[in-house]
Amino acid sequence: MQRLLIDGGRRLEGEVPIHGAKNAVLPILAATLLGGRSTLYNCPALSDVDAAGKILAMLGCVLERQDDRITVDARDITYLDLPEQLMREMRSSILFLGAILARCGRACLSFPGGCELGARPIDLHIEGLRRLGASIVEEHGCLRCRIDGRFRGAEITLPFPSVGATENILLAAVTAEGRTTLHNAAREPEICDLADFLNACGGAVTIEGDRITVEGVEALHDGVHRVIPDRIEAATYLCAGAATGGELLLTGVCPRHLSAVLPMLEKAGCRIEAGENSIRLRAPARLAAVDSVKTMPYPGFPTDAQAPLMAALCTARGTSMFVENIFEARYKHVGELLRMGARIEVEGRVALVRGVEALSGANLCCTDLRGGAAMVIAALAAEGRSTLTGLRHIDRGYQDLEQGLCRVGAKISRER
Ligand SMILES: CC(=O)N[C@H]1[C@@H](OP(=O)(O)OP(=O)(O)OC[C@H]2O[C@@H](n3ccc(=O)[nH]c3=O)[C@H](O)[C@@H]2O)O[C@H](CO)[C@@H](O)[C@@H]1O
Ligand SMILES: C=C(OP(=O)(O)O)C(=O)O
Repeated sequence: MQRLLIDGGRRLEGEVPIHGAKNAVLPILAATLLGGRSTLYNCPALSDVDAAGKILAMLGCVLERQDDRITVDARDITYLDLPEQLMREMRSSILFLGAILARCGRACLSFPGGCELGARPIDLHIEGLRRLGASIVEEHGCLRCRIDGRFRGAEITLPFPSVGATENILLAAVTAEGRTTLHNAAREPEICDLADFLNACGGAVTIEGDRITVEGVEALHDGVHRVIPDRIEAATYLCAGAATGGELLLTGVCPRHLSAVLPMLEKAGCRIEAGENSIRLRAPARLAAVDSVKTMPYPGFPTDAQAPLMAALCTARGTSMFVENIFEARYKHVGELLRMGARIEVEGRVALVRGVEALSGANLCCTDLRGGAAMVIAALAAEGRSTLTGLRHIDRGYQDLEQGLCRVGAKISRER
């Protein structure tokens, strides 16, 4: 079993280049099914990206990867059904549904299943695709789906701005007959990136606030696209810098996408300088508590940054309050932080973090992707050594995390 050995108590200082965004590249890889030859730059090397590649290859696409560039040739799709094992390997495999249906007219997928954050239903995806003309039958844990001819544009209002449902609807609508208007759509930067990719391939997608208009086109053509920087990877490094009283310069990042995270770090006492593609953070020796971190759909505070910020605030002066509004089970990291001496009380959606003078190293296990990142941050700030198992979670979403942290002064090694 692989594990990380982390010797805490070292101030982080130096430069961190940020990779491309996991949550942008995954829907874009699904979108490549709709086109001919797609060339994507700034693709992170992550196990989730490998899983998406496996799905594309299984469907008959030809993929090539060189450094951060992935090319996908989707001209000859041969296979339409995704085996359960691949659906379970990566929850975002559900994003392939809209694209496979649009391209092939039928699809059979197993349910992606629940995960570490709670049930994560897909009712909004299914309802949206039905509104566009799909017939979807749910039986024996599978979705049997078909459309007659092309999807047909429709007016759809989402009851909640689900990121994945917005993406699936977009993927179905881009080659539909006629216009689709999606109201109360998710506004995350990754949605804009997907729209930019689709438009680069001949799509006609317009985003105005929470309304997305798609003029359906017959087919997409070859396209070239550069994936946006990963705002959650950036937030994670900023929290690591903040937790260790450090000074970090993040490069290749988009500060605009962190407009809810940077003010929180400032409230905690950090000095932030945002350039066009860079962020410099200077942290005080001890952070101040932040009274209210409420996760919300973008442009609100991202749920994916909740656990990393909580880890940083465990040793802040005073009591911080978190309210998790997006997922019902996103405090699983708390139990592990308690093992390190943190004082955190959870009641429903609310977590109160009473800052302690110091955390102490412990044996820890990643509970989920961002929970795992939170444990790394807490371990970097703690006195003594921590060991961390369950690394498959971290490898889903962070490219070369240990190397990135070691370059700025952390002492971490992976035991294989
Ligand atoms: C690969 C990817 O991009 N993952 C991100 C995406 O996940 P994902 O796309 O799964 O997140 P959603 O925005 O869809 O989910 C938000 C909430 O809506 C609920 N819901 C969603 C769909 C549905 O059909 N029915 C329903 O009830 C979910 O259970 C959850 O409580 O957005 C989340 C919220 O920003 C992020 O934490 C994830 O990192
Ligand atoms: C929850 C996340 O991802 P996923 O939707 O892939 O589980 C995340 O990136 O924090």
